[in-house]
Amino acid sequence: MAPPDNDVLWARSLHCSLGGSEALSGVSLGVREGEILAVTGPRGSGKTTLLRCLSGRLVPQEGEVWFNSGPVHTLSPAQRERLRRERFGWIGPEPGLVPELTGWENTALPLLLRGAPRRAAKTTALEWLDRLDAGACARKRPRALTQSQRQRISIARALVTTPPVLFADEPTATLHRADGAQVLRTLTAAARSHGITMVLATHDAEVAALADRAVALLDGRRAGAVSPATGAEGVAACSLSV
Ligand SMILES: Nc1ncnc2c1ncn2[C@@H]1O[C@H](COP(=O)(O)OP(=O)(O)OP(=O)(O)O)[C@@H](O)[C@H]1O
Repeated sequence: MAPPDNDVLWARSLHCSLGGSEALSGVSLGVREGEILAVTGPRGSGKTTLLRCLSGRLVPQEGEVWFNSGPVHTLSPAQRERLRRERFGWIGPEPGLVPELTGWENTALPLLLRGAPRRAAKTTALEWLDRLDAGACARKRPRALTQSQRQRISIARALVTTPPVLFADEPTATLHRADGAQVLRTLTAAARSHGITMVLATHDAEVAALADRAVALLDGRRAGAVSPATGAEGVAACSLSV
């Protein structure tokens, strides 16, 4: 079955077991180009696993993932790695910075790895750091920064290539509430102004409210699903989601 034309990402009936437990049990959804979609649900409901499947980090045992009308689930590991590097951005709950690099070097890393000239990469990195109110961190190494500053750098790093799709997994979970709210407003504004499609996992209703639309998970299923996922249920879930 081909995905709908207006979905940049589309998943059908994903099943994924991790460590013996069923993390996803037949999840289907579509993500429209340029929309910010929140994936909500309590801890352990499968949000991270869903984002990992959609982004090609993890291949589900069953089901399909399509990006721009091309299958992701059938790609080789090298092809998926390339897709992730060239088309997707990822923000996790922890910054994951390279300790030896300064703030701007960490931010510019995706551009430098693509072969961008150092001067141009630095200029772009500094612009994104300024936008995230982290310009003062440009010359400092991660150990000299606060958790909030480190996370702002990781967000700047994810945005620096303006990827078509950005996956954000609880991106402000480790920040204080006011700080997190401000970072999220900047992140969603940047996504909207650059037409970046964003899939945002969160267990926080206030964070989800910043999205255009939300889908809820519970115990690895779309919350509210009336029957176990089958091909037909997957289609129904997709048409509900578009
Ligand atoms: N690497 C793993 N090994 C074993 N079980 C895992 C692994 N990753 C996730 N799980 C299990 O899969 C289920 C879904 O986890 P997942 O992290 O996707 O949920 P989540 O909604 O993102 O939760 P959280 O908000 O705590 O991150 C949980 O029961 C979890 O314990």
